[in-house]
Parts: sequence; C-alpha cells; structure tokens
Amino acid sequence: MTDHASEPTPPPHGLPAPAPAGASALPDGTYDGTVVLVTGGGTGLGKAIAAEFARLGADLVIASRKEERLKAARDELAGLGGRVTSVPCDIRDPDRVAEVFDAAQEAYGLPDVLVNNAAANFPVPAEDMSPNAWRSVVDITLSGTFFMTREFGRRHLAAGTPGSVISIGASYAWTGGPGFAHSAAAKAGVKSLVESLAVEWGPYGIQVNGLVPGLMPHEDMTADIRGNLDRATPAQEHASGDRQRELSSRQPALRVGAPRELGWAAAFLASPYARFITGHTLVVDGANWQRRGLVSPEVVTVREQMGRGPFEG
Ligand SMILES: CCCCCCCCCCC/C=C/C(=O)SCCNC(=O)CCNC(=O)[C@H](O)C(C)(C)COP(=O)(O)OP(=O)(O)OC[C@H]1O[C@@H](n2cnc3c(N)ncnc32)[C@H](O)[C@@H]1OP(=O)(O)O
Ligand SMILES: NC(=O)C1=CN([C@@H]2O[C@H](COP(=O)(O)OP(=O)(O)OC[C@H]3O[C@@H](n4cnc5c(N)ncnc54)[C@H](OP(=O)(O)O)[C@@H]3O)[C@@H](O)[C@H]2O)C=CC1
Repeated sequence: MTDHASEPTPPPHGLPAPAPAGASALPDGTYDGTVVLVTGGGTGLGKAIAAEFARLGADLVIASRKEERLKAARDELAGLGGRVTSVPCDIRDPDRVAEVFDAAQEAYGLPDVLVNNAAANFPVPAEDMSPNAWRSVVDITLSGTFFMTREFGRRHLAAGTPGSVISIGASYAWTGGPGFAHSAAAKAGVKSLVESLAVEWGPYGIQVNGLVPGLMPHEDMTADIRGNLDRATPAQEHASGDRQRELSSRQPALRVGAPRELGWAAAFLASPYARFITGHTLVVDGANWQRRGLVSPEVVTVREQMGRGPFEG
C-alpha cells in the first residue's frame, strides 16, 4: 500500500489552459446570416471578439476613430470567413454613431448584435486628474456606450426585430478602482445601463448583457496601461522577459486570460443558447476580482504606486 502521507504535495498549477486559438465554442455557422457590430474592433480584445463571431459565420462591422488600424484589422478578420466593413467613428458623437448604423445597414442590414467594446482609460491619481481627462474617459466609456446602444435599440424597436447588446465592463465597476476613478465610475454606469435597458427592452426582444475581462494582456495595450502592468511587476522580470510569468503568479488562476476566452464568452451570450440571459454581467477573470488575503496587504497610496511625489496643489 502506498503511504500517501509521506508523498510531497504537488505544487498548485492554476486553472487549465484554454482551448487552442482558432477553436470555436459553438457549432459552425451559428452566426450565418447575422450582422455583428463591434466598437473598437480594430484592436486588442475587440478584435478577438470580432474574430470569434467571424469564425462562426457573422458579417462584421468594426468602428473606431483610427482608420489605419481599422483597415489592418479588416484585412486580418476578412481571412476568417464572413464579410468585414470598417467605419471610422468617434462614439462620443451621436451623429457619427447614426452614420455607422446607416453604413452597416447599407452594407449588410441592421446589426443583430452590438458589442460595445470601445473605452478609454489611463491611470492617474484623482487629485491630479484634469476636468478634461475625466470628461474624455467618461464620455468615451459611458456616453459613447449609451449613444451606440440607444441607436441600436431605436432602430430595432422601429423595425420590430430582436437583437442582442453586449457591453464590455471592468470588475472595478463593483469594487471601485484606485488610480482609475474616471474609468471605474464610467464602467459602473455601463453595468447599470445593462440592468436598466434589459428590463426596458426585454419586451421588444432585445437582450442586454455585460461582459467583464480580467487581465488579458495583448499587443495593442496602450502605453499607459502597459506602464501600469510594468509597475505591478519587479524590474528584473522585465529585463529577463519573465513579465508574463510574474503577472500570472499574481492571479488566483496562476495565469492571465487569453483574449480568445473573452471572444468565446461574447459569442455565447449573443447566441441562441443564451436567449434567457439578459441584464447579467459575466466576469471572465479567473476570480481575480474576488481576491482577499488572510492578512491585509500594507497600504501603498496611488501616488506612491505611480512613483509620484507629494501632492503640491
Ligand atoms: C497596480 C497594478 C494594477 C495592475 C492592473 C493593471 C491593468 C488594469 C486594467 C484596467 C482595465 C482596463 C480598462 C481599459 O479601459 S483598457 C482600454 C484602454 N484603451 C484606451 O484608453 C484607448 C483609447 N484611449 C485614448 O485614446 C487616450 O488614452 C485618451 C482617452 C486620452 C484619448 O482621448 P482624447 O483624444 O479625447 O484625449 P486627449 O489626448 O485630448 O486628452 C484628454 C485629456 O486627458 C488627459 N490625459 C490623457 N492621458 C493622460 C494620462 N496618462 N494622465 C493624465 N491625464 C491624461 C489629457 O491631458 C487631456 O486633459 P487636458 O486637456 O486637461 O490636458
Ligand atoms: N485588456 C484588459 O486587460 C482589460 C480591458 N477591459 C475592457 O476591454 C475593452 C477593450 O480593451 P482593450 O482591448 O484592452 O483596449 P484597446 O485600447 O486595445 O481598445 C480600445 C478600443 O477603443 C477604441 N476607441 C477608443 N476611443 C474611442 C472613441 N472615442 N470612439 C470610437 N472608438 C474608440 C480604440 O480605437 P481607436 O483608437 O481607433 O478609436 C480601440 O480600438 C475595453 O472596454 C476595456 O475597458 C477591461 C478590463 C481589463
């Protein structure tokens, strides 16, 4: 008989790796004949979400401010299956938002699915944040999401057709986000919009859900957000190229998320297999947002974390 008590315990190995890139979570053709509009679909997580819908047969419309990035992503996404159109748009402008829907309708028809992925964020202590910095983040993240959603809802209500909205959030909508006061407040507003509009529009067949990514590093991350990740890991890890391992060791999953894991969740939420799910915000973050230590960590102010000296007014 083996003496289990004397065997060393295997080290924790974290959550299993995701299915390989290119695999789909839903049956082939789930989105055949469907139009999906993704804001910020030219970069990062938005592009990963768009790719998953494309693999499943959707026609895509991607919209954001920078035409060059949109064009590059359009070519990449077109290789995955369906048709792809890109429309330059600043979602803070309701007139431009209406034009995106006009362009989508002209190309393929009224989008059946809207993914509100575009957002803005940079770390800054609240006392250093200018009024314009606040406005910029809140206008893009919250007002832009509302303008897109409103346009989608109005067109579907007028046409009498069902639809599905997915708004990308962040877990600090529940917890607050020191250093990200603007973005956290805006994402809390996005979560609240999901809950209000799911009830308002359920009777018309429109689902409204939220989807929250955990830490999912990708090559398009802004310098500001990348800088924040660098602060979270000691300098020697950057030098040795071990940043990914260091970031992983700080997650309960013992790994970071892969953007495609968000794509699979989005494709499920808007699919025929999720028709009774609405008003819900799904968190895909390996339980990172629920972390609590047995012992509270020492408090380090946001100023100190960002290497800023005392506030001088
Ligand atoms: C401690 C460890 C923690 C580890 C975890 C870290 C990871 C956290 C991840 C959090 C979740 C991520 C959520 C996200 O949303 S990521 C998405 C990020 N992507 C983007 O933001 C893309 C779009 N962003 C932008 O284009 C720009 O950032 C910006 C929003 C600034 C652009 O908008 P706009 O063109 O309208 O803006 P302006 O350039 O005119 O600037 C407007 C005002 O904002 C001030 N500003 C800009 N950058 C900063 C900064 N870094 N710090 C302070 N202030 C800033 C700018 O000066 C303008 O204000 P003033 O006119 O008063 O000067
Ligand atoms: N990456 C992560 O770990 C996390 C991300 N998130 C959320 O995930 C989503 C995607 O983030 P991520 O992919 O990392 O970030 P990116 O910076 O790659 O994407 C942001 C996108 O939004 C677009 N955008 C920004 N402002 C506007 C605007 N005014 N009008 C239209 N489009 C705009 C940008 O395109 P352009 O510049 O061309 O306008 C860009 O494509 C966001 O909602 C973010 O808050 C939440 C938690 C963690």
